[in-house]
Amino acid sequence: MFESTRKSVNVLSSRSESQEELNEMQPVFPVSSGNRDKKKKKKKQQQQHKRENRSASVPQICTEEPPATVSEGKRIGEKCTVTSTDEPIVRGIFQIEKKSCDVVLTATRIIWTPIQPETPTGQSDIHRQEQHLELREVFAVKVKRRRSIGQQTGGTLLGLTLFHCVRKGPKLKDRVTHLSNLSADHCEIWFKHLKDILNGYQDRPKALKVFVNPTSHRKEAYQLYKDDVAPLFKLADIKADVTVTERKGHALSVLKECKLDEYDGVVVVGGDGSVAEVAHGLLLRAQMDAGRDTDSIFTPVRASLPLGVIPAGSTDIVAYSVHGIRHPVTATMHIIMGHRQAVDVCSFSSLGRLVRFGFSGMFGFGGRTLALAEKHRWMPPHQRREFAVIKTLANLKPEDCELSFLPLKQAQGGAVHPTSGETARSVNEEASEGSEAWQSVQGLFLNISVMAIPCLCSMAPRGLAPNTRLDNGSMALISVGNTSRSEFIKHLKRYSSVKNQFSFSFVETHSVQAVKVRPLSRGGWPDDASEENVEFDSKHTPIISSEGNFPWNIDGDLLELPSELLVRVHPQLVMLFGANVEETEEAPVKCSCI
Ligand SMILES: Nc1ncnc2c1ncn2[C@@H]1O[C@H](COP(=O)(O)OP(=O)(O)OP(=O)(O)O)[C@@H](O)[C@H]1O
Repeated sequence: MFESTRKSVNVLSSRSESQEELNEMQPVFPVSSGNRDKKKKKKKQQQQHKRENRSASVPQICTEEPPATVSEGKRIGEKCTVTSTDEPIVRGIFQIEKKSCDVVLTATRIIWTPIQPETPTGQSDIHRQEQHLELREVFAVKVKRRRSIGQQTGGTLLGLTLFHCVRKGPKLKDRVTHLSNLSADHCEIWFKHLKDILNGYQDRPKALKVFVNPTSHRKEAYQLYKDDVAPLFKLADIKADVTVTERKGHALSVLKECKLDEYDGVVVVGGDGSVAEVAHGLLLRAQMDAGRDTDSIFTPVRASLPLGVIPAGSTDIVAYSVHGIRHPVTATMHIIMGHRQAVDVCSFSSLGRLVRFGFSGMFGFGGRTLALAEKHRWMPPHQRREFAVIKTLANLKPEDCELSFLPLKQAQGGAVHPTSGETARSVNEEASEGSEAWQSVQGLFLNISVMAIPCLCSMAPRGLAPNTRLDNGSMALISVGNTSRSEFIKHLKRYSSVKNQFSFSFVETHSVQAVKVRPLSRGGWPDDASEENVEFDSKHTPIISSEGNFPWNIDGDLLELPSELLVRVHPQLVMLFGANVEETEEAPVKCSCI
């Protein structure tokens, strides 16, 4: 198991004689510790070989025609499903899971079959169980040696260890397979071939820029990085250049200036706020490098590097949406294996200027709840979130605004019927077929959400916006019109239940390319906040904040904007390390406050 291996990598100094160690990039040559040692080792190897297999002991490089036999009656490839396109590269004997095995390496897999004694009739057992490991799933090969306490080099060669990735639902884990053989020559040949194959996987990163937010959630992000992530990067020979952020905006300023071409990806260890800051920074940097004027309606260029998201926040919506699970090792394995998923991004602009790039925005209840929670930063995260939800519900009031949206072109999709989830065409859309026509509605809204990704989280396992996909080039617009508090609460509760949260007459959803929200009332802090003697935490006070502004929740970050906000979707603007998932496998967590 990896946990124990990782421990052994970390705790170099505390090994006992019996403990085995995986040596970083140790060449597989015999340790030159004098003739006596050599003789002893040779004798030991001979004995081991005798035990394992009386006849075939030396690995063979397969040429065009594999040698006819390795032992009496055993033909190479006899029981291996090796096709002509998957020719054996090398073949030999290893002990795997305490069984002597006939092992074949091809360009794509490693195949082993336990060696069993022949029957008295001379026939080999037809039930020999062949197993294999896809090399695409292997991310490291190391030489395994036994060393005594304090010994830094050398040690008794035990064989090779393969580190590979296994999947259980959306969860990825690291596993080891030991190939035991005491012959240095044998292991050296296999090590070299395996290394050559692994080095050929070009999509796997070799150097990463890593940002860790030490203040995320329970302030455990750095420890999590050190314990769960860094040892795996080290095993996979990935160089990580780590910045532990010191303040809000730190990652953004580093990204604006650092030499990105030195890296194969950027990784963020933190919550949604940190992810949004780094994604914004990566995209802003791409626009700067491409000479785009972000103070106009521009067509953005794609981010130059893929982004890895290691969840360490309290909601982790982006990590959930792209991995289907909030699991740091899964996120790390996606990065190491080079899995990539294109993801749509929104741009948020006000008064013609880019405010930021992001994945989701909420106005009304979502914005006001966050604004109130931010004013109570001194409270523990869960407590202040629940407090803010209850207080905002108690003072529930609709926003008077003009909502305009540009539906997704007919060829791409259309408005999604709130209850059935099927694509439906409204009268207006049919009239404007072929042309791009904005639709507008003026009225009172309790909440308006615009989401480019499904926004999976523990409280909404199907997502806050289940009708959109990570990469379908559209955003979900969910508008909640004015209604009673009890009906609104019913709608909120549906997010964690199996029932459709949109099957209410006051809820509408649309698949859109762009949305404009223009508040018509006078903005300001929620009424209830002014009643309290709120102590401000200058570190968390939003950049724009004063009366007359409207709170928006953009990826969990509070932005207070003075006027109309334009949200546009940009298909597949960033590449995230991960794989597309439809919904989480975890049991939904109900909000205890409603
Ligand atoms: N050293 C720091 N001190 C204060 N704030 C920081 C620091 N480093 C980063 N930040 C900011 O903290 C904000 C919140 O962090 P983050 O989203 O990682 O945690 P969270 O709020 O606990 O998680 P979630 O968003 O999932 O609820 C981010 O906007 C980030 O820019």
